[in-house]
Amino acid sequence: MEALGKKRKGPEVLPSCRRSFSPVTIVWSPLSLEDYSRQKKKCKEDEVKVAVGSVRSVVRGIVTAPPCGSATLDPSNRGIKRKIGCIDAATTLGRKKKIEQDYDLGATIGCGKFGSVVLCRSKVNGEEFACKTLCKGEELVHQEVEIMQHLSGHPGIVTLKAVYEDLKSFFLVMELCSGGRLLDQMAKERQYSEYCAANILKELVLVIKYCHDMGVVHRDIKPENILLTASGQMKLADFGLAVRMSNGQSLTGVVGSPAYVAPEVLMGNYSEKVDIWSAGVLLHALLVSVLPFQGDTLDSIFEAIKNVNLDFENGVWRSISQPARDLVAHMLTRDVSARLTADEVLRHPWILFHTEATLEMVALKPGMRNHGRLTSQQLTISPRVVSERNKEIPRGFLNDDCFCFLSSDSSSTTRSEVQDCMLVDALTVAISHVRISEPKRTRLCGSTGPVPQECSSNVKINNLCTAF
Ligand SMILES: Nc1ncnc2c1ncn2[C@@H]1O[C@H](COP(=O)(O)OP(=O)(O)OP(=O)(O)O)[C@@H](O)[C@H]1O
Repeated sequence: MEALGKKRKGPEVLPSCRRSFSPVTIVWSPLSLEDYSRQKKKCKEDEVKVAVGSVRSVVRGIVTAPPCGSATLDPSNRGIKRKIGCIDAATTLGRKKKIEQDYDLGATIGCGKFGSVVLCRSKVNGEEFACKTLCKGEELVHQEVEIMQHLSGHPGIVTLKAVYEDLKSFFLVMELCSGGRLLDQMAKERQYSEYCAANILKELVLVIKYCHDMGVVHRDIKPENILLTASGQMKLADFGLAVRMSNGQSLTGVVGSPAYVAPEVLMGNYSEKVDIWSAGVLLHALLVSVLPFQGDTLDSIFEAIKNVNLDFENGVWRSISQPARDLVAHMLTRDVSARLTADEVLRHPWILFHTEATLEMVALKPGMRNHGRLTSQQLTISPRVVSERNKEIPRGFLNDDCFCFLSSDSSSTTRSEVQDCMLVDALTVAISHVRISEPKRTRLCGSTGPVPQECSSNVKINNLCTAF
């Protein structure tokens, strides 16, 4: 079994044509569609048409973002010329120097398609960073550098500290995310409480919203690309497949990671909503620890993505709340116009209920039913992280302040009583803020009946739980 901490990437791991995938973990997707495309090309099969050329030809040069503060975020003007970023001045200065002049390069901490990532330490102050080396040549590489510069500065995105280059390579000096990947946490946790899943999703969708507002579609949202800092903060990484788009523009390249790819990507014409689909796949995995669309081969996975109707009424979903099911259904609808936007996900009642802001809003609401004695102090932020199912959540997985708890002096009101009341109140508050289109249940819970859930855990190994 492949070590989960190690990323297996690159041409050497391309499977031979039509092989079945080795069992690993059902949320792990070692192949991107780029790999698949290459494999397909090699195999001279043409079921999936690769159109990355159209995307790759967009950006030819590297544009350096202005220093922090010199541009403003104006979502209404999401053109490809708009810039924002908190890039150290070294981003530009470093181009003229060798990276070894400023940093000591250390051990390899990760490998990707286009290069490796090593630990590096500043010669000035000893601070540690991650340095990603990208071989020049592929246009997607140039695009990745440019997009990272464009987006860097948001707390949910790996910060780009500096960029160096020589004749053959770029060296991206990035903040070090020493907490590993979300995928590794998922492999340990197996199944998350709704509370935890909602907080993870909210963090992710806030970043997706920022990307979309900045005119960038990530196109490879998956737990392998969500890194964690030492303090547990989530950071979206790997913009290797990201692309910039202007308002109303549609995208055509078939890229992404098979299990997370939206159906319209396979049809070859799509928008930024593909990131919402991928986040929906992740939410599905967080809640019930299986991927929604599975198969033994890439073709069968794609077939499932295009045609399988998910059944949210039976099996593992019976233990999941209706609002959670509703959100997954609205993120995984094939009808792109009915699929929620990032903003709509963030305003969904389930997200509002499980996030700190909502809890505070409810707790401080005047005339709150049944527990007027509950003060804002009783809703404290605690480093002792316990989910609503009283399941311990590893410390440092997310920011501690993602989690709210009742302090000990609230003993006169039981936790579950308070939660029941809060659920009613929060949903009342939330629903008054949200407008959601009718669920397309016919699409997601269609007459073809339930999809058998062949395994209940992401570490259980059998053919249907095979990773890809
Ligand atoms: N800032 C960072 N801090 C710590 N580790 C990192 C950082 N960036 C990347 N890594 C590690 O390196 C691995 C590869 O990085 P990344 O995904 O950016 O490379 P890639 O070539 O773009 O990958 P892919 O093949 O998925 O496109 C990550 O999975 C992670 O383990």
